[in-house]
This record gives sequence, structure tokens and C-alpha cells, in this order.
Amino acid sequence: MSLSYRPYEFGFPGLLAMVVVTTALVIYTKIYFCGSSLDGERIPSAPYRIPFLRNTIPFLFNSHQYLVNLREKFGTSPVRLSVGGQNIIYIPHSDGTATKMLKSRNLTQTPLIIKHLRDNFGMPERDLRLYSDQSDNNPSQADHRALHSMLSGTTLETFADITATQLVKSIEAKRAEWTDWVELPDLYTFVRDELSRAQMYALCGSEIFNVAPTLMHDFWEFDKQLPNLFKGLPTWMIPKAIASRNKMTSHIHNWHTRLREAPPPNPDTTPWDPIHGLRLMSSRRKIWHELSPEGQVVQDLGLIRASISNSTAATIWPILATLHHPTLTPRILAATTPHFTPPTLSFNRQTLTTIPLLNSLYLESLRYSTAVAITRQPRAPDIKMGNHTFNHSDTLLALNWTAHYDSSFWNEGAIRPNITEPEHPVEEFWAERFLKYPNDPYSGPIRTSTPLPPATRTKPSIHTAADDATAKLITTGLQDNFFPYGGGSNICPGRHFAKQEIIFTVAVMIRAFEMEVLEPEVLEGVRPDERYSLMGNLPPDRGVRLRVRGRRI
Ligand code: HEM
Repeated sequence: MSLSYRPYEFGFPGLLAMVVVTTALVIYTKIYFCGSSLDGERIPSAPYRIPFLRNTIPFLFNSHQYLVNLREKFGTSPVRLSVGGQNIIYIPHSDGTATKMLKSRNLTQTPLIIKHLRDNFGMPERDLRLYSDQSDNNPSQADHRALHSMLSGTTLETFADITATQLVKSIEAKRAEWTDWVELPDLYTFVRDELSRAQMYALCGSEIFNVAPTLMHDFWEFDKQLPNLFKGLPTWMIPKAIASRNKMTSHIHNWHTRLREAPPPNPDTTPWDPIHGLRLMSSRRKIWHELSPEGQVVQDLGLIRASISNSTAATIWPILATLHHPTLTPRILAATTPHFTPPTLSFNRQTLTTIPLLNSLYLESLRYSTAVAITRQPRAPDIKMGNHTFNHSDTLLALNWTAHYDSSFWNEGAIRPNITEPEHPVEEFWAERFLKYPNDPYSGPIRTSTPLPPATRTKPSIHTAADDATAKLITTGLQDNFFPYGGGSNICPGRHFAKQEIIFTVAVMIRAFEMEVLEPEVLEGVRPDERYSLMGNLPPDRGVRLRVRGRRI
């Protein structure tokens, strides 16, 4: 029998199969490329493979890389996605589009906040109406004003003072105790636990720890489960996440019960109280008094999470950088010494936050680790922004991460002879990225418009404490590529606190301890943990074992 290919021998079933396959291929090809041609005003759609689910699976389960890839594929154009039946328009940072979105008065966060509180934090349905209240003195407006006014001025000072005092007290004790080397299983867990406890104390007072002795442990369990809660999956699919949320809400509920036994102090004279916490907490409770007890709990949980998780994750990267680059430690010590009172760890908060090197570490940490989804919705149908028109039901989404990693904007240091890689690629934490050194033309955060000639140096330049004393911090010209705190009227109200907290914690930790990494190969591999992408600052993706001992100053 001949084995030559004779299609007609397939007969009817074969032909039918061919027709079906060809039709499927045509449909698939159409779906795959649908809308992906740019035609002026039209927003291209992201390709998808599964018709019904469209972009849901990659967006929910690999959101970080998915958005990075879309940005690479579509460049400066917005891209339309369909996620769980919801229209999401990914807004790129380039050409100032994301900045326009942040500043636009035609866009609002309200419907998205309502969805977020209901789906991710379990806000009872009956309380949600208060968020859409349009009256002049609606609680959302009053809350917005309270957050912005009390996270600056005297309440901010109290918040930062108490956090710093608590942190220093605990670290002083460990420094005194750890005169010999002590092994720690993970640097991040250590710093995180010290800082978050101090911050929780400053925010909520001391009584909450009596009411809920396992509070901090349970908070970090809840935080670990947030990526699952944020996927919008049915509760039966995420029982652990729901249990961790219930545990936190039950702690806060018990604390609220305790609060009802002790009347709040006069807010005009008492910025902080051991039972009620920071004035901001009791003021917000007053603003939201119409919420049910469960709603009040969710309201506090939201602020506690926003306040603690991001700044804690951002604090670790400068400290990890000192393990990568040991010459950084003496420079931090030299720069901070005039601001401390030896032999204690007490410091001058106001002057410490002016040190250019510490500011550069802080800003680089925000650049390197912030991945917050910033969302808005049009207030009315057919809102125009730039060349595009958006529908009422579109959710506009900007991700600061893609802007912060855009190598066409950020300076990556010098190109050295015979080495194709720049000295400091955007994927690396570069402590000095935001500093301009007078004698180093390759320094500064922004790539020069005309490329500089290759450097003659064969190794990355190492700056000294004397160089740092002459360096200038550069923060101008960054807006379209650097928006860790979002922008416009919704800009993060906690940014002044976060800056102080990150800077003083880095200074205190470096001053308090000598640190030696035990597994250098693990340290080499540490990257921001993308599982937390869209939700805030990314902590390290693996533990770093080290030994520490109190530094003698
Ligand atoms: C590294 C630290 C932090 C980063 C990167 C960060 C980032 C952000 C971003 C991107 C937003 C959304 C802004 C927008 O939509 O335009 C936001 C909102 C918010 N942040 Fe922060 N944040 C940080 C620390 C804090 C701290 C320490 C607090 C509290 C003390 C805080 C409280 C809030 C609150 C309450 C909101 C919602 C504001 C509103 O709904 O009007 N954040 N934050």
C-alpha cells in the first residue's frame, strides 16, 4: 500500500474535521489580534486566548509580569483588558498619560473604594451607601480631610515620635543583650516585626496588645493572605485567607468593645492615648459613627494595613543594600553621627531626614519596591483624556512599577569599556541613584538626553563619605516616571510619615548592629516579591539568614 499523502481519502469525517479546525483557527486568530491595531482614538484590546474569560487568568494570576509585558508590547498606548467581566484600561506612564490621569478632576476613586472594601475587606453591604453619599458633609470627604490634615502637622509629629521612641527602646534592649554574635533566620522578618510593632503602638495605643496578644503575628498572616483576597475568588476557594481576615477583624472588634468602656480623651488636648491610640483613629471613628460595628472594624483594618505594610516593606531594601555593598555602612554612619546622641540610639528626627544619602536610599527604595495599582473611574460617560475617550464603566489603572523600571528614562550609570551592561541597571538597587556628585558626570537619577561617552573606569565608582558630603539630592523632573504615592487629590496622605519612618529606621538599624550575611548566594538572588504586586510595596521574595551583634559606638 502506498503511504503517499492523499487528502481526498479522508472522506466526509476528515473534511468536516478540516472545516472545523480551519474555522476555529480563523476565529482564534481574529480574537487574538482583535483591536490590537492602533487607529488614532481607539484603545487597542489586549490579546486573549480564552473567549469567555478573556484577560482574567493572566491578570489575576501573573498580574505583575502581564502588565510589564503589555507595556512592552503596546508602548505608550492605553490598553483595554477584560477581567472578570470588568473593563480595565491599563494606562501607561509615558507621555505624561498616567500623570494626567492622577490629576484629572473628571475621574473618581469612589466606586472602586466601595468595591475594594466589600470584596477584599468584607465591609457589610448596608454600610456601603455611606461611601456614595453625595451631600456636602459626607463622611468620605470628612475622612479625606482628616487623613490629610492629621498625617501632617502636630499629629504626624506625635505619630512619628512615638513610633521612633518605641523602636529605639526595643532596639536598644537588643543591642545591649546581643554583645556576641546572634543568628537570625531572616533579616526582613526581624526588621518588619520591630518596626510594625512600634508603628501599631503609635497608631492604636498599647491597650490593643492586651486585648489581642497575638495581634502582630495575626496581622502578618493576614497580610500574607492578601494576594488571595484581592483575586476576587469565591470565599470557599480561599478559606485560609478568609480565616486570617476574620481573626484580624475579631481583634479589632474586641478592641472597639474595650474602647466603649473608656470615653475618648479630648482630641484638642490629647494627641495620643494608650487606650484609643492616635487622635487620627478616634477622629475617624467619630466621622464614621453611622457605620455598623462591623463596618467600623473594616474601616480601621484598612488604615492599619495601608499604614504598616508599605513602609515596612520599603524599609528593608536600603538595609539589604548595606549587606551587598559593605562600604555603604561606614558612609551611613559618617553621615548620621552628627544627628545621634552617643552612646544612645536617640536622634534628631528633623535633621536626620535632610541627609542626602539617606534620602537617596529612601527614594531608591520607593522606586525599586513600589508596585501599587492606582485606579480611577470616569465621573460621567465619555470622559476625554489626551486623545482617548473613556466610558463610565471603565476602570483606569496605572502601575507605578512599570514607570519606575523604565530604562529609557532612568540613569543607569556609566557604560564601561568592553562591558555591555550599564553599571547600575534599573533592575538593581542603586543607593546613590538620586544623588548628583559634582565630579561624576554619570551620576544623577535621569538619563542624559545625549549619551555620555563610555567611562574609562573598569569598576563601578565607589563613593566615599567625603564625596557624599558634596552630593546633591535630585528630585525634580521625575513626575511622569516616579509616582510611588499616586497623585492629585488622592495622593497618599501617609507619605510624610513613611519618609520619616523609613529614614530613621534605616539609620537606627545600621547604627545599632553589625550584620554579616550567612548565605551570600541567597542574598545575591533576593528580588522584590511579585506576588504582592498591585497591592503595595514588595517585600523580599526569600529570607536572608545573618548574624548580628550590638555595635559599640
Ligand atoms: C512606602 C510607603 C507608602 C506608599 C508607597 C504608599 C502608596 C500609596 C498610594 C499609591 C496610594 C493611592 C494614591 C492614589 O490613588 O493616587 C495610597 C493611598 C493611601 N495611603 Fe499610602 N503609601 C505608603 C504609606 C502609607 C502610610 C504610612 C499611611 C498611613 C499612615 C498610608 C495611608 C494611605 C491611605 C489612608 C490611603 C488612601 C487615601 C484615600 O483614600 O484618600 N500610606 N498610598
